[in-house]
Amino acid sequence: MNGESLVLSDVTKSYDTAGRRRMVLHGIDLAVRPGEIVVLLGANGSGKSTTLKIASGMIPPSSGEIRIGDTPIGGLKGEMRRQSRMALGMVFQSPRLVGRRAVLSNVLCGTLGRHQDLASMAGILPRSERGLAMDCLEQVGLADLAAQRASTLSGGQAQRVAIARALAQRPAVILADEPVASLDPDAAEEVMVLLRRVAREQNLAILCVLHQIDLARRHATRLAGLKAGRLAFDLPPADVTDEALADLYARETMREAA
Ligand SMILES: Nc1ncnc2c1ncn2[C@@H]1O[C@H](COP(=O)(O)OP(=O)(O)OP(=O)(O)O)[C@@H](O)[C@H]1O
Repeated sequence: MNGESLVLSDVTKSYDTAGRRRMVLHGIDLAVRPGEIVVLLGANGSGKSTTLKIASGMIPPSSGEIRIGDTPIGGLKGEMRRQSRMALGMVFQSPRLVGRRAVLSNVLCGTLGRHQDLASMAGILPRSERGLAMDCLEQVGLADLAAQRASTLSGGQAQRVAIARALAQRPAVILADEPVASLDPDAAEEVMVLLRRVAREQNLAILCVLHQIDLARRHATRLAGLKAGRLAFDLPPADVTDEALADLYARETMREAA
């Protein structure tokens, strides 16, 4: 299903807390096209995670629409819902691998959504899926560790396996929530290079939350800056000025958001 864009149109979100309604996203319009990696930047509380959760279908928007290609992902049921879930691969801050299982079987977990029969639930997957999982491990440069227990991997290797697991879904879109937050600088660089490469080579749309501005500037196709729930800019890194970035993280922003 690759070759599809992720599109958020006029997305708003408000939360009711202690009897008070608070708007945390105000009319977000954002499109991530195939081959692109768009990095969401913004101060704590600016709405990055909420945007990602809405894009993933984990929580509904208060208004607006999310589409993958021409398909709106809200309110889907049955087979359409299953397909839209498979079209979205997730990469989290923590790789969330099953430590006692082999690297390859962790990657195979990414294919499970395609198989609901009893044999698959018992872990017997078609040979073609093992081949696909090995291909995905090759893409992240870890095919030689296929039989190794996941618990023995370094943080950077584990995150690359998590990316291979997401690729095994054969998604159109990957949503990455602070994928390098717990990695050292070299491992973080490797993971960002990998994400940029898979976006380009597999024609995937990647939306990624980062706190590291330098990594974002080096690896993003576009930077999308969120300020108190509003999109402050959506530009190629070369067009984002130091002033615009400073403004994004300025303290006044936090007071407006509160
Ligand atoms: N379930 C919730 N109920 C009420 N308010 C929430 C909920 N989730 C998030 N918020 C509020 O929405 C706003 C945006 O939060 P969000 O987690 O999206 O920000 P963020 O940019 O991801 O922050 P951080 O960088 O700290 O992860 C914050 O003010 C937060 O307190």
